[in-house]
Amino acid sequence: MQTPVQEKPAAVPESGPSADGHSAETKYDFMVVSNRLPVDRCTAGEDGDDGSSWRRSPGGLVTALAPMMTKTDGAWVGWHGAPDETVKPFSHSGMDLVPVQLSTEDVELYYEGFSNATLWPLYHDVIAPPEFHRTWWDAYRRVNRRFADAVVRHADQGATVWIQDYQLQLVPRMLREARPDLRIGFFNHIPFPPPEIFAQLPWRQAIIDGLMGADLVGFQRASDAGNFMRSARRFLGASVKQQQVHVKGQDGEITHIARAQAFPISIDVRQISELANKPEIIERARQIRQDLGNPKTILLGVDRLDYTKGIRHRLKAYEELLNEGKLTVGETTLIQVASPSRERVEQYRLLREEVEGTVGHINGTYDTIENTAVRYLHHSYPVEEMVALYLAADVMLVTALRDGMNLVAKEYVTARKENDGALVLSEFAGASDQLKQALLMNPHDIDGLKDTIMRAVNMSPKDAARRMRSMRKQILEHDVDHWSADFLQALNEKVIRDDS
Ligand SMILES: O=P(O)(O)OC[C@H]1O[C@H](O[C@H]2O[C@H](CO)[C@@H](O)[C@H](O)[C@H]2O)[C@H](O)[C@@H](O)[C@@H]1O
Ligand SMILES: O=c1ccn([C@@H]2O[C@H](COP(=O)(O)OP(=O)(O)O)[C@@H](O)[C@H]2O)c(=O)[nH]1
Repeated sequence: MQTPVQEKPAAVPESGPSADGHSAETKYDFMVVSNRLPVDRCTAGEDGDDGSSWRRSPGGLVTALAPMMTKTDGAWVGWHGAPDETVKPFSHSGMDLVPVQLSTEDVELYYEGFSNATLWPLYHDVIAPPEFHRTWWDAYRRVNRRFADAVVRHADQGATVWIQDYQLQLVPRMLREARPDLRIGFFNHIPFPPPEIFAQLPWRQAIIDGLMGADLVGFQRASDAGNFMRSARRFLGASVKQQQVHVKGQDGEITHIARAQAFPISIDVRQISELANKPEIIERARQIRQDLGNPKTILLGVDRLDYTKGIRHRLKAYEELLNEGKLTVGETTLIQVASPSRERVEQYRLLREEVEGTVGHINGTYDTIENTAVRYLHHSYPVEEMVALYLAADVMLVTALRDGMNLVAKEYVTARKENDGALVLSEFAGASDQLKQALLMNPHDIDGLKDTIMRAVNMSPKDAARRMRSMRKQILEHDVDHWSADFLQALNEKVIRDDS
């Protein structure tokens, strides 16, 4: 149930059709490229929709990039979420959007296949076994080429192009070959695996070579940048000095230098803070608590329904605490938002079955007529409802087995303007590098997780305030505007240094 955005596609001014049937190309000085555009085409019939409007796309990448893109004159190149449909460039919420078309087959092979059943599990500690298929790889190359072509058509001479995430790792090299005039940045939103795991990928050399087309390759954590540099050395024979990766040609001459560095992503602090202060959202938080019977403690989990998020571990720990009588229904409720994600990928289908079976079992065993153990919501909510949930929750549970960053953790802390509440945070989420005053834990250690949940439930207001104040300070000083400004400044400096 995502909030439909009512705007219709508005074509960018045309001055005559081009060979592919699109409008003549508007040129941009700054372009962001990601698999997804910030909005998705609503499917006809869904939520009573006629199929002609847009809704916000899922996930943290869009949350993070949208604030910057609404403030710049650039364009955002990406897929619009509707297979086989060609959409002309259009504007939405003050952003110029350039749609890239994907066929049903592309979605199956490039997006669900190579991106989400090969790279996603490989880059997330092989929590699920990655699958390697040559047809998926062929589709990945083909679709990456299509994204690169869209940029080539729309990029002005000397433009800055910022490519996002694991779905598009070949685009930097493709662009550099086609358009050496461009300034090319790449940011990986998910972890980069150690070379010992990356080694499994049959196309490892091509992926590193693809990334090395960029001037600057950004990662969430310093350890991800380190893993990338070690792989560049091992699989491409690159030499690495400090954060500079040098690639040599056949004759031993250095042909290109890319810089690899961590730029931890963040959130739009102003937006979350303003919402957290709105009387109607504070009232909504009160109403959420009341609707749940005003329990003493509300625990909250908010995740895409993804096996990397540790939802099963969280439910196991919670069930054991109920079973041992350390937590009781009536006094405690867990709200679990599990927003729909990649539903046609086998591992995600299996996870949904398992999670929903476990929730049914817990509720069947522990619910009373009046109160529930787990309020499970397989929905996607607008940001206003997210902030109301953050205000309603005493304890936020982020138990990811591996996560690039986890913006939910940062949003929760930002919304807690009274400096109360507790954040239980996995050390395997990138956010743990910045939020050191969270209750950090290893989600694989179920006893440790249970102890940490109980520490959070019983935390004194003084301890909670001390931790929250320190975490809030960190996020307030490092919001998403800092993230994009830092990356783009480093990209600028790198290119200027190379040119001089
Ligand atoms: O586009 P989908 O396949 O529906 O998936 C949604 C997004 O999930 C991932 O998000 C990541 O980016 C966040 C912001 O940097 C980060 O906090 C989180 O840890 C990552 O998992 C994915 O990387 C995006 O490409 C997807 O759009
Ligand atoms: O029902 C929902 C669930 C999540 N989110 C947002 O989706 C993003 C999730 O980002 P995160 O980095 O935590 O994880 P990802 O889904 O990108 O892996 C956050 O901004 C959430 O507020 C949302 O708007 N509605």
